[in-house]
Order: sequence, then structure tokens, then C-alpha cells
Amino acid sequence: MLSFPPVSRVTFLKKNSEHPRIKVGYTNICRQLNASADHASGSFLSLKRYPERTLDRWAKYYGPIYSVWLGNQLFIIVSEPGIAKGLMATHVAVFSDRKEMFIKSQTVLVGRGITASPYGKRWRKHRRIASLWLNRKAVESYTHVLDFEATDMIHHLHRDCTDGMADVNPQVYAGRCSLNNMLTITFGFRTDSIHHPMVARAFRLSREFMNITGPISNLVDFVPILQRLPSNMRRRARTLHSELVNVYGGLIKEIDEKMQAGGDVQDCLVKTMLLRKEEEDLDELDITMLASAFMIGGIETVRRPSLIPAHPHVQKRAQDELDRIVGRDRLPTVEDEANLPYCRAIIKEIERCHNPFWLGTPHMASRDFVYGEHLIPKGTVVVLNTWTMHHDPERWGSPMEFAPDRYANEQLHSSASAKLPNPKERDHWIFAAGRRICPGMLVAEREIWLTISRMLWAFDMQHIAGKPIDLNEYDGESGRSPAPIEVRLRPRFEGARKVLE
Ligand code: HEM
Repeated sequence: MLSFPPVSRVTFLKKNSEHPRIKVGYTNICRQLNASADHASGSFLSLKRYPERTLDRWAKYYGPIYSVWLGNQLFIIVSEPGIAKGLMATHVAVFSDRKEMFIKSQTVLVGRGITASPYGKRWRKHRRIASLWLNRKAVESYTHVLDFEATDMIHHLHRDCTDGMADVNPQVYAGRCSLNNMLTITFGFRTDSIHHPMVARAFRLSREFMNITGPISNLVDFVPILQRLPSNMRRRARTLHSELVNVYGGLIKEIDEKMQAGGDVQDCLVKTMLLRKEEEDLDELDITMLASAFMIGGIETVRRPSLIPAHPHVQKRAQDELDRIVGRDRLPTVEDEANLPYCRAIIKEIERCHNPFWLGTPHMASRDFVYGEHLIPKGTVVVLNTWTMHHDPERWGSPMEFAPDRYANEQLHSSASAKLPNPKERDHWIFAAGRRICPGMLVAEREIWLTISRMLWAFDMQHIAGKPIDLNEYDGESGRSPAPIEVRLRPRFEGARKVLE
């Protein structure tokens, strides 16, 4: 049940609620929650690291929708598929706005870059341009790039693992694979190895973005007086903004100069934007921040295959399936996907258990809205707590267990599953919901398929004694990556090298 703290500008329709109220108010931001139950206790600090776990604890006590004040901001936390759909997907005209957070929206992205833009004309324009490069037809047109990069990744891993003699961190290789996909789509450019300077640079920028833009972890976002004072967070946000302008803005400038000089420029998002600059009324910052959004949103995509070595029996079953259906003379392709249900199920289960964005990117109510017997005031920020949704024991049974079989009969891609009329049947919520649902879903799913199925086809991935894989440890506040790991990769059979070459 939704319960609001007794603050005058909030109208709580059901006046005599019997439900306890969470108060993290103006005056007690850093104090313990003023709640009657021990297990619901917490403080702002408990929202700093792994906030989804705290929000999950509160959901167990307060129910699938409850409210929290952080500083001057009212949040509602949604932890149930029916309510998520009821608000974000059914009432898109109300719940598609974004709060202009001080750090993320105002300082780093300066109100641009699609992700941060409020729901309005500018956002529609940016979304339309992004879709030109992310819709089904576009993804089909560059699937050969995704295919090439996934093979190149296996090739480099194969070379560097020296037949299982050298320990490797596959996250770096998988990360470069998605980086190359995004660089090609955005700038028509790619890196030739994990040592290319752009690899470290792009990952540092993306990591810094994920580390400083947590949806509920920055006090300065909700306490306006702090925004006037110098702070480390503000300094980091300004530095990140300048670096995005230098690195990605620098690449855009090069492309622009080449186009001005009549040079041949490969088709890419930046070329599209430069060609439509006048017609779409795009300024330099629009172009830089939209390109940055692709680079930030798109390069965390396929780091998760590194988790597979933690589940050797799962790996073995997938490889049996690959041997049966694909054989050992060629790599699995996009066309094989429909015939490899266990491999597909592994990917879905990785997504359920290791969502990179447990709290998504919050939406904001653009006007007062009555939901059931409660009023959600204009300006309320809506957070989707996918951690709770992905760990609902009624839906998932033993939800903490990694068990791909739960997806044995799942045939839909996530993009199709998101459109199911019954939200409780949806595969998972990693791409969120509603009009701002991740527009990169199609490309993300395709590259995840190619990289994971090919890694499983090519290698036995083993963890190393003394270097355990900790699946609970993550890196990043708003977007998470599994903490760095090292594993041993052994080519599964003699002929693998020949196929790769
Ligand atoms: C596994 C990979 C990915 C996950 C889990 C993911 C997840 C998300 C989520 C949760 C959102 C917020 C949606 C909302 O506001 O409701 C989002 C937005 C977005 N994503 Fe992704 N994403 C992934 C890959 C990609 C890729 C490959 C791209 C390619 C460019 C991309 C581009 C974007 C953009 C541009 C937005 C902003 C949409 C808007 O505000 O209208 N994402 N993504």
C-alpha cells in the first residue's frame, strides 16, 4: 500500500491508512527510518551501496508500492509487475517524464542525451534519431558487424588464453566487443585490441558515469542547499562532462571536418545527426550527449558471460546442446538461436539474476495521478525495483538459485516479452517499461546471444583455485558490472582455432 509521510503538500487520499509510514524526511535524512518494524529500519546510508537490497527489505514490510522522502524529493518504489505496468506502461502520458537530477541530468548531461531529457519535444526528437539506429531494420542491417565483433572477441581470447596456460579476464574482451559495436554504430570506428587507448578511456568514462549517477544515492540531488556548495561529487560530475565533450565531442569534430572536406565517411549515428543538424535543430551538445548516451548505455551490455564459469554443470549442458545442433565445424549464428533453447535460457537467467540496472532509470509523474485510492503528486519519482520483481518466490521459486531451466519454455525475445498483456508472464524487467523502455534492446539481445553462445561453443571456462568468482560483488552505483574476475579458458576441441581463422 502506498503511504506518504505527513507533509502538507502531499495529499494522501486514504486518510486513515493503517499502514506504517516510511519517513526519510527533510529533517531526518541521515537518521534511522522512523518506522515501527525493526526489519524495516535503514538510513540514507543504507541506500548508498546495493540500494535495491534495502528497498527489497522495505517492500517485504510495506508492500509492492510505498513512498520514501529523500531530502525534498518524494519517491514511490514499485516492486510488482502489475503495478509497474499499471503506471509506467499503461499511463505513458503521465509516467514518461524524468526528474532533472542535479548530478546526472544538470551537471553531466546538461539536460540532453535522451536518457536525462524531460519528456517533451527535445526527448521525442532524440528518441526518433536513436531509433533510426536501434530499430529492427537498422539492427538487421548491421548484424554482420555484431557477428564480426563476436568472432573477433573469441579469436583474441583464443590467442591470449594460450591453450589454458594464461589466466584471463573475459569481461575485458566481452567489454571491447560491445564497445566496438557501439563505436561502429555511433562513429563508424573500431578498436583493434584490448590495448587500444580508446578501450580504457571508454570504460573509465562509462564506469565514472555509473558510479556518480545512482538514482537514489546522491544526497546532493535532493538537498538543494548542497548544490550551491563545492563538493567532490559536483567536481567529478563537471570533470566527467568535460571528458565526454573532449573524447566523444572530439570524434564528432573529426567526422564533421571530414564531411566538410568532402571525404568519405562511413554511415553512423553521428553522420546521420550531422546531416540532419539544421532540419532537426540539433546543436553541438545535443549531438555529443546523444552519442555519449549510446557509448555509456551500450558498452555494459555483454560483460556478463564471465559469470558462466561459476556454473560448470550449466556450461556442460549448453555445450552438449551446441554440439548436437551446431556441431564443431562452424560457430553458432543468429539463425541458430531458435534451436538452442538451453543456451537461450542461460542468457535469460543471467539477465534475471544479474541485472546491470536493478533500479532502472527512474521516471517522474508529470501531473497528479490517482492510482487506486492514492494520489501520486506531480513531480513524484517512480523507481522500479526490479531486484524484488526478479526475486519473487511465487513467480520464480528458489529465486536466489541460478537455474536456467525455469526459462526452458521461454520462446520470446525480451523485446516481445515486454509487450505481453499479462506483465506477470514477462521474462524479466532489465529493460524497464513504458515509453522510455530501453531502445537498445534489440541490439543488446543480439550481441549478448552472439557472444555468449560463441564463448560456450569455443571454450571450457573454469574458475581458478584461489581466485573465486564472487557473484554478489559488483562494481558501480547506477549501472553494475560483476567485479573483475580471472578465469582459465581452454579451447574445447582441436578444430576450434581452424574455425576461428
Ligand atoms: C543489457 C543491456 C542493456 C540494459 C540492461 C539496458 C537497460 C536500460 C534501462 C533500464 C533503461 C531505462 C529505461 C527507462 O527509462 O524506463 C535504458 C535506457 C536507454 N538505453 Fe539501454 N540497456 C541496455 C543496452 C543498451 C544498448 C546496447 C543501447 C544502445 C545504444 C542502449 C540505449 C539506451 C538509451 C538511449 C536509453 C534512454 C532511453 C530514453 O530515456 O528514452 N541500451 N536502458
